[in-house]
Amino acid sequence: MEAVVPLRTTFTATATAASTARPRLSFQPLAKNFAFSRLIPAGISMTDRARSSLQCPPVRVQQDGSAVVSEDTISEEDALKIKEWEVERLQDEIAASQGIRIRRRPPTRPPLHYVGPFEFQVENEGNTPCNILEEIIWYKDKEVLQMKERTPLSALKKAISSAPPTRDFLGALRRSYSRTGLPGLIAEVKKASPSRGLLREDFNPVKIAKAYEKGGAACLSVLTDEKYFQGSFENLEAIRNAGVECPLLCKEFVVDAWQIYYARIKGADAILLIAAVLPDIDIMYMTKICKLLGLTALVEVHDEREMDRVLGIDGIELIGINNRDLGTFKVDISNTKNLLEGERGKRIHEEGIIVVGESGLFTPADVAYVQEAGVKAVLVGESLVKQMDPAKGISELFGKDIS
Ligand SMILES: O=P(O)(O)OC[C@@H](O)[C@@H](O)c1c[nH]c2ccccc12
Repeated sequence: MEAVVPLRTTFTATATAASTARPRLSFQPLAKNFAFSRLIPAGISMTDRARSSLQCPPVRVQQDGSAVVSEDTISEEDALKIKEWEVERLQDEIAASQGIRIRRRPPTRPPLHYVGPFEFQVENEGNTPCNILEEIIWYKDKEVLQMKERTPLSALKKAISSAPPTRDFLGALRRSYSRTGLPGLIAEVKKASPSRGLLREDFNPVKIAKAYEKGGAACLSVLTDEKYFQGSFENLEAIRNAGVECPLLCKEFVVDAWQIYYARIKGADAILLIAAVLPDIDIMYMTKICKLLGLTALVEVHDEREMDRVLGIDGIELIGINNRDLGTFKVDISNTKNLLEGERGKRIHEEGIIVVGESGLFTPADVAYVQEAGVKAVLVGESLVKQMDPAKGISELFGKDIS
């Protein structure tokens, strides 16, 4: 006869650094003949000092001594947790299949009642971000969750219905290019960055924005990330409300469509979407939302694979090539040239996509180099923001007055 046995089992595994032997596992099942193999997949590997515990769910012990989870004892809440966990794993798999190394959040253990196959997760293993970009994304994910709780999407949608219209970001870049014959400038209001530290002590975002506009910038980029770039949405709002007319790019790490709505009510005309972070499906969905809200999406790529992914998505109008690897901080402006060579450049030209050369541009020779490679716009932060007079910095960057 089968019996439903409420079984809560923990197993712990410990291994010391000195020991090369297999970790010692101790099980305390409450039922005899319990087949752990049904719940714990093969190939569990333990690292030194690994220590973990797995809570087993209520199981039905069968006549042959094996056990199956008795599904009807799983609460709706637990079932939902399992589904969420499964969806997250699937998302990770899809992202990885597209070459995305950045995980949206730290890997977690499976929920209590999960009995499907899973890679066993030893506590803290894999819970360290693989690079600075992943660290930022993990933090952003939590931050956005809290922000969403404070201001739900419904409230944002309501505010948007009475917000002033957005400005034409792409149009401003095109006009600037035909007016000056030089790449349209997106000048960045950036106080600090994880790679360069504090760029300017006496940082007055509105003053800098006004100087950029006076100096001939076509558009502005405003960092809104607080923790890593010392930016803020207050800066974006203040610049918008100070009468600056240049269209504004919200420079954020977008992980959730909610942020796009939020940027819209804070005065953005465009928003950054990073292909190293977002799988194709997110880019498709988010660019559609941008269109609905009247925002321009600047889709940022760093390598050939990301460029090819983005070129495979319909309706992309503006692509940024970042010369800085956001994982390692390495800057190389030949990246812009490499990604625009051959078939890729041809396709971009045929489809009328505007390309922005981003990061590491300091001199007229740098600007000429990326223009020669095919960009019609540049995104510049450090070399301008550090100047006493950022307007003069623009003339120096282009080798002439473009105001
Ligand atoms: O300061 P620089 O080297 O001129 O770079 C500006 C801009 O390209 C850079 O800030 C940037 C490009 N993509 C990003 C994504 C997130 C944060 C910042 C960035």
